[in-house]
Amino acid sequence: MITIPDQSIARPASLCSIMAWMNYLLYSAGAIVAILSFLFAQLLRLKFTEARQPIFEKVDSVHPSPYWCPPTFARNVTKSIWSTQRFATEGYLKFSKALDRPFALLTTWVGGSTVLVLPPSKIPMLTRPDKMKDGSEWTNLHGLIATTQLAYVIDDANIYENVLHFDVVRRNMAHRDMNRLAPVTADEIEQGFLDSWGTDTEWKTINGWDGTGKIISRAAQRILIGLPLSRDEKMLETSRLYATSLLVGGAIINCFPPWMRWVAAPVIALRARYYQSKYVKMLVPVVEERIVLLNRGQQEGPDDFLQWMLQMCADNPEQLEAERIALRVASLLTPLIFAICYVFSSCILDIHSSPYSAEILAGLKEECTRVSAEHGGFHTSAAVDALKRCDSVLRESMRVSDVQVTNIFRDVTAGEIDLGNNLRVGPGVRMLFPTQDIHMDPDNYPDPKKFDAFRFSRPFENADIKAEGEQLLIATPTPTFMPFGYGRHACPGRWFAAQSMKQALAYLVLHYDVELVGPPPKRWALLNMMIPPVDAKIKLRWKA
Ligand code: HEM
Repeated sequence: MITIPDQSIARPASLCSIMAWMNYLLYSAGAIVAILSFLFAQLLRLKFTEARQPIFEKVDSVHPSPYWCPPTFARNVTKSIWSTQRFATEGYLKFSKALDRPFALLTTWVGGSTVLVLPPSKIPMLTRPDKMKDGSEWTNLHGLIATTQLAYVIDDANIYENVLHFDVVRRNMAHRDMNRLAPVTADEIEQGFLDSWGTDTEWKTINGWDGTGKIISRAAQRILIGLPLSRDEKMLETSRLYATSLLVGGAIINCFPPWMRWVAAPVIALRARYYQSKYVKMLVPVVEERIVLLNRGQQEGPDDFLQWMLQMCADNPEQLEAERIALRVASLLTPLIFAICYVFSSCILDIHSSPYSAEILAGLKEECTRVSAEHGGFHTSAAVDALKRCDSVLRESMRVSDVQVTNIFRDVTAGEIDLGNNLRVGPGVRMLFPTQDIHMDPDNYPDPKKFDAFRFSRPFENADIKAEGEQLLIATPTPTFMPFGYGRHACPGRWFAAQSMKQALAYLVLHYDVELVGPPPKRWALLNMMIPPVDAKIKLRWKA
């Protein structure tokens, strides 16, 4: 059969495609003109209207001020998205170390596009009260909220501005509480490994990031909301996805300067909002049940965060509301799930990426076997405290695999903070510390880039070089070790994080052979956040 081409259709089709191309070109040109005019307007705004904090005219800066050259300033603010780590190191070497002076660091994170980086000599200021008699006041809350941009995810501002749940952590998860929580997390960790990693003596390959994170997040979730919901697979998965989407979403939102966020942030936050509402929906019935019991006068209940929270709000009807309580629990998922997962997974990858992994594992195995025999497992805080090499490995991993480039944020909210040398900082300025550079400074740690697993425990084991004093443990912040912050607001969850990570590491070392699949994973910085190697693979098998 002969097919005759349908000319009547072909001709308009080519005309259509030309028209479509013209439309496309027109729209693209329109979009480019709109973006360029928008950028130009912003440059003018930077030059003429944006109020610049007076302190930034007095301090050194890694880059020139907007008054010198607005386009260069705008370019460097944009570059901060992928170069914050490099800029922070440059400023640390030039100003913090060489001159012991604060410096201005450009960033898309805050209004005015600049934060003030304090030198290590100002670390003792972190022990001062938030409110001083001279009327000066600062807070760490604004920086914590802005890291995850909670305001775009949680509509009820009371949750993140009135942080009652921080007090609950302080009251119930202090060092003295660890012995009470140790048996619960030890059991949960064992059950988590058996359910998730299994007892197969054949090698199997898993995603190293998720696989290790799952175990530790299950233990954390158990302390947060208790059984049986803490073991619900859907609940566990939702909480991990929520914590991750909140943190990653926050990191992306922070790459947009504040004046652009009203367009971008609500869209980026949708993912975290979705998982948050799923999590809250699953939790609310349990909270309601417990509120009923509480209202009937039953004060006692499961020993978990949810119950501690309810007891604290018992006499406060405004706070004793199921959805509000569930949201408070959800807002703790980032430190509880994401931060512990981040640190524990990084530690496993650091051990197995090290050229000395065999020696590290042999050292850990010797210690875990000995301590387990002495204490009958790791169900007491005495047993966990005896794991000095495990402690050292985790502390060293936190040092080399920092979660953020800079940390310990303090925003001035009233009066002026005196930094000495005639430098006074007024409201609206965010100050922070170059923590990653402090952790990688050769004056603080010899051979700082090396992951030296027993760096902190070795001096106390070797009879020839027996050091004075005591080994520095994960939960002990010092001016050269600040992944948990330092001073008055140092993380109140650090004893729990340290204890559960040590229990999990000990179980893993004693029961599984693990190997890294592929080359050692790399991490990179997105603005202030170190993006972890979420695709890293490991293979594992139950020890025969
Ligand atoms: C390895 C895991 C963790 C890391 C790396 C971490 C890190 C931090 C850091 C850097 C701060 C800010 C300190 C400051 O501003 O001076 C902080 C504060 C805080 N963390 Fe953690 N954290 C972890 C685990 C936890 C856990 C498990 C909890 C709760 C159960 C928790 C609850 C808190 C709270 C409530 C604050 C606010 C303290 C305050 O404002 O006074 N964190 N954490």
